[in-house]
Amino acid sequence: MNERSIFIKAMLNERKDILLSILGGFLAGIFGVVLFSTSGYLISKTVFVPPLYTLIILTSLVKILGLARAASRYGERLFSHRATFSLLSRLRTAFFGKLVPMTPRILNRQRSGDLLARIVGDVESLQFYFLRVAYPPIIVVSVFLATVIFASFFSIWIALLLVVGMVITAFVVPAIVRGSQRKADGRVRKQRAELSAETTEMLQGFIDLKVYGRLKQREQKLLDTSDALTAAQQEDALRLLRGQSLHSFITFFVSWGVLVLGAYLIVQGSMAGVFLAMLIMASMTVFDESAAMATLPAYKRDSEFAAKRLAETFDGEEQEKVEPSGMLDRGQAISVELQNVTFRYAEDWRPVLSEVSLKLDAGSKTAIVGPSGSGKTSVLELLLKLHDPTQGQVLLNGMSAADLNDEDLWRKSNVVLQEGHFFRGTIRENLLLEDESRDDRELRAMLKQVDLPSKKLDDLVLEKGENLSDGEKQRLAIARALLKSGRLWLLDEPTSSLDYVTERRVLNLLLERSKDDTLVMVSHRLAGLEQMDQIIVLDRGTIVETGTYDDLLERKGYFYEMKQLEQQMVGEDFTDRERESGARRSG
Ligand SMILES: Nc1ncnc2c1ncn2[C@@H]1O[C@H](COP(=O)(O)OP(=O)(O)OP(=O)(O)O)[C@@H](O)[C@H]1O
Repeated sequence: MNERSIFIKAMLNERKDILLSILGGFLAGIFGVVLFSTSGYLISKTVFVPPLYTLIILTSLVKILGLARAASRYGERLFSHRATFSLLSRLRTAFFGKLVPMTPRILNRQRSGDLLARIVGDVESLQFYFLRVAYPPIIVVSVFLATVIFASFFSIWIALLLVVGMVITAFVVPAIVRGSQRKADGRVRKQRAELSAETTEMLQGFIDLKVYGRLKQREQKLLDTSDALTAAQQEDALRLLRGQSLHSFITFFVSWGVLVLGAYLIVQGSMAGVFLAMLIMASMTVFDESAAMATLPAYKRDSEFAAKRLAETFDGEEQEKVEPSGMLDRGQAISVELQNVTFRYAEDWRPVLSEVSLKLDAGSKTAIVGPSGSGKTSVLELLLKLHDPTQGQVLLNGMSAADLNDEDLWRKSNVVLQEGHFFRGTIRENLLLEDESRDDRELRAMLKQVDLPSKKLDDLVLEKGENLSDGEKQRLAIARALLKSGRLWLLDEPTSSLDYVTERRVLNLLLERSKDDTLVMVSHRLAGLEQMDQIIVLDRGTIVETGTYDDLLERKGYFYEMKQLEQQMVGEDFTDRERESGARRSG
């Protein structure tokens, strides 16, 4: 469903308020025209010294019309704004509803600042579609027609002149504005998105930019982007102003026309002089109503452009994805299988994983190792359904992952990502992302278990965990996973920032807690992997070795070499360990 159909659907849902606002706008317009016409008639009539009761009736009418106009205008504003805000909230909800399941894929493609501009600015722009695009023509045409009919009772020529004025102000002026606007289509919107993206990147990379001495250049780029936005905004404002000036010029021109034509008709004797002021006032008031038509093209193009950009956000994505309903059984550990899986990022020609097949029994413990960039994280991301395989399929408990409900899968998995996100708040809030019902005693015990006894639950966590060390962040992320009750553990280098002693302790804790569950752990370090049932060695997207720790050492292949290198680096005597391991095997 595209943005416009979402919009029309939302408008239909608000039809009551929309109809009431149209009625209010129409009445306010009509009352305005009648009010000023009556004032004009009253002024002319007093010249002829009419009976007192005529003046009393006319002045009372003017007062009543003034009140009625104010009340209708109030009703119009109330209902139109209520409809607009409800529309906005419906649009936001619909947009987020579509965005959430696609977020991992969309974030790969778009700069986060640009996405932010779309979420906030573009959705907001659509609100003007009703208020400034769909609504004004209805009011302008209906009020104009009523005024033209009214004027035709006094002079058909003046009525015709008003029709000409209406055609020019309601159609010709907007067409001229639209023509001049075409050249700058969506420039403000594009520049604003660019500025938002630049600012976000600069804030996120501030420290690196400073350290590498690139802050000045980046600041200059930001200022240039900001200047370009200001220039585009100024141009837009000028264009709007030109449209409004043209509208005012036509309005006064037509009112002068009414005056001249009226004077001529009076001289001719085909119209009574007492009606001239009334018709001039009617003409001036009715053109006030059509002022919104001059700005309509600008708002129309803007909201159309916003709708287009929002549609582009989901470009290439399934527009109305039916959420699969397959559920994993909570009571049983989860088996995992990859059947000939090839995976390539959309914008990449090179596959990250090539024909990978593996089988992990329910309750088994598996480590995936391999050089950086070999595709280890990608395997975990496929298991989490953050991406879909390009070829082959992923099976969980024998069910194709494509048929599994995403949220159910995420709820039943205990995940530690390489870079877990931390929100501004307290330690407690960051621990309780899933289950709000855990009590403080339990949380404190958990902090102790992951070797964070010095942290208090009320300690402040800054945005992205800025005030935590990498090791503390990892332990907090592990605590968060340990508080979940999933049966599938997906851990991406969960202990890479910990010292060896803490790493060993935390690893044992994880293995102890997951003893009946399936665990897949991506690891750079090879220490501690003796406890795994299976080790899978990946290199450049293919499995090069599979086996237990001892098997792989015995095979003296890729894993053996990796282990040797690691031992050299940590300065341990590998051969002793190997001998030990050999003794264990033979024993
Ligand atoms: N969002 C992405 N878009 C395009 N390519 C990506 C993306 N994320 C990762 N890649 C590429 O996919 C390949 C595999 O990455 P992956 O993160 O799975 O490797 P890894 O083995 O986990 O690496 P590391 O040990 O360094 O974390 C890399 O070559 C990487 O450049």
